[in-house]
Amino acid sequence: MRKPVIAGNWKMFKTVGEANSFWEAVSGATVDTEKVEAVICAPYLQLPSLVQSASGSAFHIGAQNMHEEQEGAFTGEISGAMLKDLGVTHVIIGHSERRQYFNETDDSVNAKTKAALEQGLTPIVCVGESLEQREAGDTETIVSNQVAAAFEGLTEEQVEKTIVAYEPIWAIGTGKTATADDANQVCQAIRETLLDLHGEEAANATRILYGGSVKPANIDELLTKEDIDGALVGGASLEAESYLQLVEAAQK
Ligand SMILES: O=C[C@H](O)COP(=O)(O)O
Repeated sequence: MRKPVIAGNWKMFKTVGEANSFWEAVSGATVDTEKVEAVICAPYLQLPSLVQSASGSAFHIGAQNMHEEQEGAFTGEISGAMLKDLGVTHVIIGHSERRQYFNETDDSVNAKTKAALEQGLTPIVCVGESLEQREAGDTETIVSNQVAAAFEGLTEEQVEKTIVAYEPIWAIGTGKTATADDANQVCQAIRETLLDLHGEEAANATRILYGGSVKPANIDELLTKEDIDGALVGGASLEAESYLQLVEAAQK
């Protein structure tokens, strides 16, 4: 039985004050940690206060990126070791916005995934196709290749600890959601790739999330699908009320 994950990705939104207000609004919520893993991935600057506030609560605090080296002369970067030291538990790796605007490649995604796991962080590895690739009928090939590259060299145990987020690029922030059946079909293809490359146990244990315009109105249907184990949520995670509705839906 895979525990569903609702991971909010705040992207480059919210000041420290706004993050603290969000926390005040969610902190009293009843979250059954047996039934759902609730994560908030915030900008780096907001992490110290969020980690401190969320300590001992049902919420996990995640980052949105990290460098693959533990330390070094990499101006402006933050390492997995630094995140771990702070008390961060999750980290998004290879979001399509980072692949598109910051030149992240399958190789860097693989290196960062390994580095995150070595630090004991839970990587949320993002994969997904562009509209052009979808229209060309290449979705499953593109996504399976991204998954194979990201997971290259991982042990079975490391695969199980890693979360995959399938996010079709054309559905991110656009209001266009993949149908639940289409999303499930790609998530199923991801699980088959994991099965081929890392074995049945790892494939069955790995959580695969859908992301792309997820909101309270569509989460229920997505969660009924066999291979969708939760959601990576951008816009709808910025408001405490809608974020909590998503968490609530996953713990039903
Ligand atoms: O990481 C989250 C995704 O990019 C989805 O963003 P969205 O929910 O605003 O479409």
